[in-house]
Amino acid sequence: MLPLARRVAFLSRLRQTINQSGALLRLSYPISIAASGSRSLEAVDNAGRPGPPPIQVGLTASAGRGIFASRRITSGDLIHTASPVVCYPSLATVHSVCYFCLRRLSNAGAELRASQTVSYCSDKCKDLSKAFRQVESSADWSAHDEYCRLQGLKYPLLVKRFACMVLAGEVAANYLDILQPAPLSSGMISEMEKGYHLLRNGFKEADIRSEQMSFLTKQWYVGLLARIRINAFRIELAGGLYEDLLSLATASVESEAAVGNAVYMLPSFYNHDCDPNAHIIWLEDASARTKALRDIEPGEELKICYIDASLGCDVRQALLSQGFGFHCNCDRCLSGD
Ligand SMILES: C[S@@+](CC[C@H](N)C(=O)[O-])C[C@H]1O[C@@H](n2cnc3c(N)ncnc32)[C@H](O)[C@@H]1O
Repeated sequence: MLPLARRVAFLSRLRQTINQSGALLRLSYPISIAASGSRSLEAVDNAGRPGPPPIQVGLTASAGRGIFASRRITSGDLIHTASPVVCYPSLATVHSVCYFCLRRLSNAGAELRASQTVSYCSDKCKDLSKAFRQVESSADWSAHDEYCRLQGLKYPLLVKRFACMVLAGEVAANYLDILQPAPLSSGMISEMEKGYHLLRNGFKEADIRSEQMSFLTKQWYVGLLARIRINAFRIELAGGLYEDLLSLATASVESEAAVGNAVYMLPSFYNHDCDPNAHIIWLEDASARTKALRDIEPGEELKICYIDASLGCDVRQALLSQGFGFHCNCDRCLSGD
């Protein structure tokens, strides 16, 4: 994360660029255009049911699978939306956002919420949480969650929720196996040991039968964390009130507060570029919206930026190599920008 002063300096450069050129869309920063009023490309059939988005998953030359345009996409279009397979609030926001969709809760009732374990923005979210929450609340997670808090870990919380969803019969234990896993060193795997035992013990002490828990092996735990490491998104809500590119970018850059983390299916197939042609944003909740940052031709690969694109070339390369295990060969990196 950039220090605030540098982020603000970057923003004022961004503001100048926009003011000078009047060109809102061709920016080497992963920001979106108007949050509201953009054209959605999710076709609708005669019965009004949503059709497929204008993209398909295919093989790239050197980056594994990727997402390609199946027809022309215009700058600013909403390409598709996606709901999380699994999400979890940040420990810092657990009392201020909906436990299911991560929508910010109003300040009214904040005191009451602090005394409750979790809160929801609506009866619908409460209902949708019912099954996994029943499993989760049958156990005492204080040791597990405290471990995450002390170590600053967020991904074991996603694994905990996913395991509760599996036990509740909501999802198959191997549902996320299709996603690419991060390569893990033996040191990284042994660091996961403690979280694994805390998770297993939580369920064991809650009298979950061992045959129900047969999926919960160390190998399953490590495999899921390896996939989450590469594919989880950190969610920063932009809010629904922003009318233009600049205010949305400002909100996203100035807000340090992530409301949580989530893993999606389709968004996990986007490869990275430091000058991306697509961007994923979150407005009010964990529902992800992919938008085009410029015109995209049929067959062209759609790419997002995994990191803060305002960072220098060396820092970007280091983050991508450590966090995602690849060397970026995009045009920007090749030109040393
Ligand atoms: C979120 S996944 C993207 C989908 C992935 N290509 C797949 O086949 O599932 C991220 C991984 O894709 C690969 N990747 C993404 N962008 C890349 C790029 N620009 N160059 C090389 N590899 C890339 C890296 O292995 C990275 O860890």
